[in-house]
Parts: sequence; structure tokens; C-alpha cells
Amino acid sequence: MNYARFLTAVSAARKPSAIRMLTELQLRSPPSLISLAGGAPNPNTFPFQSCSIQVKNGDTLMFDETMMKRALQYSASSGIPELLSWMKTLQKDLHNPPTANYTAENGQMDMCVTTGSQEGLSKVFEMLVNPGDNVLIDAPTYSGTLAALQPLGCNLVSVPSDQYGMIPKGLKEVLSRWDPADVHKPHSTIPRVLYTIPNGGNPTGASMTAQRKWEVYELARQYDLLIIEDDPYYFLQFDKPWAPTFLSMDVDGRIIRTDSFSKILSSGLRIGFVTGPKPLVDRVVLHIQASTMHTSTFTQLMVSQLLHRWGQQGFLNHIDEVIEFYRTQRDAMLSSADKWLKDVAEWHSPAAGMFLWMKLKGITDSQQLIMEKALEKEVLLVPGGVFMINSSDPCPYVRAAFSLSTPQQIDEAFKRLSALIKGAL
Ligand SMILES: Cc1ncc(COP(=O)(O)O)c(CNc2cc3ccccc3n(O)c2=O)c1O
Repeated sequence: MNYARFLTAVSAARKPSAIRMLTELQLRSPPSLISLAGGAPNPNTFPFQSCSIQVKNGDTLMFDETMMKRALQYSASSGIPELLSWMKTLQKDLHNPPTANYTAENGQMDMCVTTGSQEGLSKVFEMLVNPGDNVLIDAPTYSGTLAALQPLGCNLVSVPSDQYGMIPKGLKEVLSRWDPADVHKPHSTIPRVLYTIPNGGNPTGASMTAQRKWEVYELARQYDLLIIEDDPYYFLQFDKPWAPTFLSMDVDGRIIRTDSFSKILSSGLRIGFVTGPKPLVDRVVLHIQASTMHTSTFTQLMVSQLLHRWGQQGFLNHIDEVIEFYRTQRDAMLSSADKWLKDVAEWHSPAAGMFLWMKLKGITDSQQLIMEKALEKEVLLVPGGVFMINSSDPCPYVRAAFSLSTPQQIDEAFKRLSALIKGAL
């Protein structure tokens, strides 16, 4: 893969921060090293001494004085080594990426920690997307992605999708506007990047089939595309076996995957991961060096202690408990939808995630209904327009999350929504 082709001028111009390199050199050196280099503060001046964190299963995570001094200090921009190594092992065990054994220049699988996958997405977009670029996405899509992508001045090219995600035939038709040979023409408008949410899509709840992923990956090979696999709901797939990921089929080193602990461990701790070819992950880390420097050392150590305590099987046992919670929530929402909304809306049952995407019958645009009338009736959903490339386009859909409300609250909410829609018709 020629990764230089994909980098923006800004990303290509990034150089290692000398100070950060010194910090990382020091972190790798024996304690006998005396450093007068780093401008790091002396942790003995910090007011925090120690802490212990009670885990629900009875475990206690201890931060003694030594651990606390490390937790409160700067750390490596790519992430603390013990968290990175735990996650690399998990990625290899779950996805067995072909790139795990490649050389660095051939796209060896690498990872970095980011402050939520949101940071990972925004830095990956800023690494790859120039003003005017054609970027392929299956709309409707996550509003946070639109918020990160649209200000970059790119042209978002919508690829048709349905409840099984991106439609390969639709992607092929969109790409037929270009010739694969255009990838060798520096000023060609041919797309270079495709973004998709393969499991429990936000807002649609759609999950791609393995077959569709294979076909999309083959088209990416023909047109030399990078695929950004934004997969925060991977661990919220209700049925096993979980779908094979794009990462698991990445023989070329063209997949950049973002993972998140937000939906399974904590959203407030802000722990996400970028997994991808080393030449590209290196660029993201250089951007981290010049922006946040690194994700909070404390939260990384807290999560790392838990994961090492649990082990991979303990982590997956926790995931199973989380899946059962959201399956129950989903089933409650589907049952209430059948009870109250069958005549006024239509939907598909999501196989993953936390969202139900409903098309309101007889309504052209849900924006006014939701933002004005729904608030009167004290029920709040998200009008579908916020997930569209052009948010002012009329959209008859609404997104309902089944993550926070109780089944009883969901039932009352849909009862109110039903009265609202019938009143509007
Ligand atoms: C597809 C996709 N990709 C990335 C992210 C970012 O997750 P991170 O790892 O926590 O940074 C998300 C998070 N999605 C949402 C977040 C959110 C936060 C406050 C309030 C509402 C929110 N709603 O509604 C959301 O959908 C997502 O759905």
C-alpha cells in the first residue's frame, strides 16, 4: 500500500515532538538514568496520595502512593504500554488480522489509545480528508462523524444502505463514476476513504452481513480505498457468532478501526482505540503529541488494572452481561413499539447496539413534530434529520435509544409518541 497517497499535507508535515520523544525515551530507560530533560512536574507536589476503587464483583483496584504518582504524571502519547499490549492481544485474538505479522512499511497492525473513539475519528479524518475530497459514507450516520467531517470541506458521497448496512451494489454504482486507474492520477477526484458503522449502526441499528463486508472490501481493493470501520457497538451484538470485522479480512492493510469502551465499561472515562496500519497510526500519534499529548494516565491505569485483573475471559463474561441488559431493553422497546406504534410507524429489529430507527408513516419531516410537539407531550427522541448529510432535508425518521430508560418509561414514552403522531396526522 502507498500510504502517502492518503495523507493530507498537514498530516504529512507532522514531525515527532522532541520533548515527547525524550519523555518516551525516559519511560523506556532503567531507573538508574538521571534525567534533567523533561519539563514534567514533580509528583511529590501533587495533593493526591492514593485511592482504591471498588469494583462491583468485589474486587478492589488499589492506587498506592507509587502508582498514584505514575497515574498523575504525563505518559506515552500512544497509550500506557500495559493497556496497549492488553488491547493488541485482544484484537489479535478476536480478529486475527492478517496485518498482525506484516512489516511496518507493509502496514503492520498497530494501535494507539485515544480519548474516546470520537478523538480517534476526528484525528483519522484530519489525517486523510482534504477540502473538496469525495468521502464515501452510508447515510444516515452518526452525527458526531458529520460534525467532524463536514467542517473539513469534503463532499460526502452517500452510499445506499438498508437494515443490513451498506449495499455493495450501491457502492459499485457510485464508484462506477470513476475508473480504478484514476487512483494513479494525482489530481483525480476519485474517493480515497470510505466510512461505515458496521454493527448496531447509529442511528439505524443496521448490522452488515459478512458477505456484504467481503464484497465492500473487494471494491475497496479495486479502487484503492481506505475503510474507516467505526465499531463502538461491536461488543453489543446480541447474537453469536459476532460478525467478522473488516479488520479480520484486511489482507492489504487498508482498514482503520476505531473501538470504544464507552458502551461497555464507561463513557465518562473516555477510552477509545485506533487500530490500523503502523504508518497511519504513527500519524495519529504525532497529532496526539501536538494536541492532547495523551489520554488521561489515571483512567488508562484504572482500566488497565481492571482488565489485567479480569483477564480476557473475565472481560468477555462482563460483555455477555452487558449484552443481556441491552437485549432485554431492546425487546422491551420492540414490544412497546408493537403495542403503541404499529399503525403509525415502521422499523426493523436491531441485531446490535442501542438504537431503534423508526419511519413515521404519513409524516414528511419529523423535525417539527419532535422538537415542538413531543416536548409538549414530555417525550424526547432525535429527529432523523440530524443524521442526514444535509440536515435540512426532510426526514420522516426518528431515533429512539433503549439504553437509559426503564421498560416502563419506554412504554409510557411510546404511548405519548403514538398520541402525538395521531394528533399530527
Ligand atoms: C457510531 C459512533 N462512533 C463513535 C462514537 C463516539 O463514542 P466515544 O467512544 O464515547 O467517543 C459514538 C457515540 N455516540 C453517541 C455519543 C453520545 C454522547 C453524549 C450524548 C449523546 C450521544 N449520542 O446520542 C451518541 O449517539 C457513536 O455512536
